[in-house]
Amino acid sequence: MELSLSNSSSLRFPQNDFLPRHNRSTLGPFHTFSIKKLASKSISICRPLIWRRPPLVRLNAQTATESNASGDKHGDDDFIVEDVPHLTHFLPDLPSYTNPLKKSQAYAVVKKTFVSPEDMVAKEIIVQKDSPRGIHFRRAGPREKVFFTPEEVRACIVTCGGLCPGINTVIREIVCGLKNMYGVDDVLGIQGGYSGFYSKNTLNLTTKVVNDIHKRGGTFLQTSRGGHDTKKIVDNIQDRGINQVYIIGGDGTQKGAAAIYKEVEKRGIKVAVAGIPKTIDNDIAVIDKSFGFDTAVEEAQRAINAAHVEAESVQNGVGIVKLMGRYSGFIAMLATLGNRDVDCCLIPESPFYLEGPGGLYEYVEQQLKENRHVLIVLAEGAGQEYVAQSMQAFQEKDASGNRLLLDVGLWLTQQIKDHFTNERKMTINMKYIDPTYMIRAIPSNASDNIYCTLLAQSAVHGAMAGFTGFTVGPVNSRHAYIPINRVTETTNTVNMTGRMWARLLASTNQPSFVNHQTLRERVDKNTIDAINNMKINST
Ligand SMILES: Nc1ncnc2c1ncn2[C@@H]1O[C@H](COP(=O)(O)OP(=O)(O)O)[C@@H](O)[C@H]1O
Ligand SMILES: O=P(O)(O)OC[C@H]1O[C@](O)(COP(=O)(O)O)[C@@H](O)[C@@H]1O
Ligand SMILES: [Mg+2]
Repeated sequence: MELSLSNSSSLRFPQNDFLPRHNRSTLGPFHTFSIKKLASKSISICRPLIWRRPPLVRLNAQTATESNASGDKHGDDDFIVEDVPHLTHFLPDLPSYTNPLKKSQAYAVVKKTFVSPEDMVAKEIIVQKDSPRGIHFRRAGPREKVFFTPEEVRACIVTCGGLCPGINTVIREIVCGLKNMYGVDDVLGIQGGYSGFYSKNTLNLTTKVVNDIHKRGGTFLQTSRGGHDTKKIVDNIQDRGINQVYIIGGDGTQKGAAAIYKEVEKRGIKVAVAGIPKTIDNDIAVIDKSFGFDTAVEEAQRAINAAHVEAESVQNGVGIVKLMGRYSGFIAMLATLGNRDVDCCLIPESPFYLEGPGGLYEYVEQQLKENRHVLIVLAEGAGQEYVAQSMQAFQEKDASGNRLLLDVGLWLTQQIKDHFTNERKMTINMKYIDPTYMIRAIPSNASDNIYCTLLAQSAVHGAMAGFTGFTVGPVNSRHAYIPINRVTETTNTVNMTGRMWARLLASTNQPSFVNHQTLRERVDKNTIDAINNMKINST
């Protein structure tokens, strides 16, 4: 297949919205291409795909000519697309069909029913006049051509890992999206996570069966950790004649989905693999936010408010609330920022200390003196090293290999009690609330429901259009198809040198627990990491 530039120098993507197998890189994890190498003539591309475009000349708004009197050019910049695989990469002769949405009464009102093959979503939304165009992902949404007829589709849905508000909404909207937009009737529910693939039982998911599941928390299909066996799963997919696999889960699940996609490609079978990112911790890279997160932050307010009422209603009240967040403190940070009564927020990314000047004890005492109460919000992954030291515990793991956390909430309450009773000879009133599972075992709120619907529909559009090995999610508010590896290679954590954490520090007035030198080193390290990442991305 050839890609060509028209006379006007605009990039022409292949009309069928994908690149064939021989054009994909076997080296890199993604199909990355930028536009510069397409400079003057049609070229066949070979992996890794680095397309560059000629120096971009911005059109002058008044004259609409290619040259710009002020010499205002972008220069030698790249427009990089990290593309997702397509079934035709390994099945080049697959027939395509007109998308039935064209005839849909509901979508007939849409001015532009189908997403253009040229539509891309920019990874970086903040740019400077002369900065490179940077990385882009393919925009999610319905395509003009689909690669499945409704009758041939046999889809399945599986949910893995921990719970999160909204999983049932995603399940519901995949089933309803397949039926109502594409006329697909055959959808199987795999029960109990990846290991459910080895079981004989599946559920037939009809729009009637899933009609009101979004009103319930948890997952209608049940979930599990561990037990992923790629070959056995793909054997089962083949045996059951499944050709679309929708996998809802977090970072571990998405790694499993990538392995399934690779095995499917190796076997050369027509199976589209779509990942829908799920995690209450909001630790999935690239996407703006994971579904259910807002619902969980909202629910956390009830625990924080209760702890506040308890603490301020007594002398020397100390309220402590422990929230989820294994490696990422987003729930604790946002719940604190949204509340305004919290005096101190402790998260895994920000090491803290108890004793001495600038330590937690000093700050708690100061708050007790000034306000007669203090309110602390704690992410479960914070201070794990202290707890491990004091309990001399050894590391245990769950079935998926995730480190099992020690209870930092109980540990901290005990430490504070001991310190004030024994060292400071003060009577304090400790009120500890641990709502851990309560904030995730609830149905999603209205705005998360809408978000879940968009995710599910984007996944359905992508699979029907023949894309595979992708995760769907919003990037700068626009839904995109992201190569699965892209979301599993790093974890999203709170940026300690970013403005949001500074906002939190400004709102609580808590100590930052870092001296200037440490902070400087962290900033330097972040800069070095960023440079190294750029090097990796550009090789
Ligand atoms: N590296 C991996 N390769 C394949 N499967 C994995 C991998 N990591 C985790 N999994 C599987 O993904 C599922 C969910 O993983 P887990 O870490 O428990 O939750 P989450 O996906 O929410 O992070 C489990 O069944 C686990 O076996
Ligand atoms: O359900 P479990 O196994 O007790 O897991 C609890 C953990 O799950 C989490 O909710 C994250 O789960 P995921 O990795 O499945 O997204 C953490 O916040 C928490 O530490
Ligand atoms: Mg996880």
